[in-house]
Amino acid sequence: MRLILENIVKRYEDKQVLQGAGFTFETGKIYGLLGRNGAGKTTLFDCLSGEKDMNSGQVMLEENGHTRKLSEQDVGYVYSLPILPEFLTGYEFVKFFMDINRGKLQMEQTIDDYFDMMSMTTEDRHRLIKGYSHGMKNKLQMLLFLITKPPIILLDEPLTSFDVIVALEMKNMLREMKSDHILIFSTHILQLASDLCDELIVLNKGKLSAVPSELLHSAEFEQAVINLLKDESHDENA
Ligand SMILES: Nc1ncnc2c1ncn2[C@@H]1O[C@H](COP(=O)(O)OP(=O)(O)OP(=O)(O)O)[C@@H](O)[C@H]1O
Repeated sequence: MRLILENIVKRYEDKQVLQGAGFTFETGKIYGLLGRNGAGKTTLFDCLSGEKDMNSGQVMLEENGHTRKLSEQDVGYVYSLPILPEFLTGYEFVKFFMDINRGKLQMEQTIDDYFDMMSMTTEDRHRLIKGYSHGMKNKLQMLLFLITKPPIILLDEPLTSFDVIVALEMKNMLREMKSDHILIFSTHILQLASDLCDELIVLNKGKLSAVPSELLHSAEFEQAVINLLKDESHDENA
């Protein structure tokens, strides 16, 4: 499966954030998206998930030799600040989610199986989401994608809020998922990027480019990324 981005342009009033961004992502790899503050990472994710309309360009999904336009249902988006019904418990919310999707999806596991996969304790499952930490809310959002299994999963700075144990669990889970999903996560943490991803993409001056793979695990990695990002004329109001 391949996700093909062609010439994506996104403007906010007179500010052009994405300036003809193009890239091809494939299953089997975890992609890290790097860019300076305000480079447009969230904007790119919003355009891919259908939250925001692009001004021009197209996004295609190629599966089994057949290419079609990407639809909203193809994308699971883990927000950096998840929006969840705080008045429900995690368990009630997942039950509700499974009920409304029953029939559409193959749900091979029980609700508790999914919580087990996320290593959430029985006590936490039955607590109101309102009392969840940021990391737990991210986990709950990830859990929904274990159920719906969208081909594309976008994670906007997800692992920053996880403690070391949960971050490790999530890393392992992402590694397991990569064979049949396209996983793209944005991060500012270079160590996480080099540790977890198979390919690193830089969003710079509104365009996407890959960091040469031989640099990813080399001693020069950090300096190379800094050099790439420094290139950007970092003017928020440009
Ligand atoms: N709704 C909006 N209206 C106008 N400008 C916007 C809007 N949303 C984002 N921007 C601007 O677009 C640019 C890109 O923002 P975006 O949030 O996509 O960047 P980012 O790379 O995700 O940043 P960060 O790393 O700080 O989270 C910024 O200059 C931001 O101020």
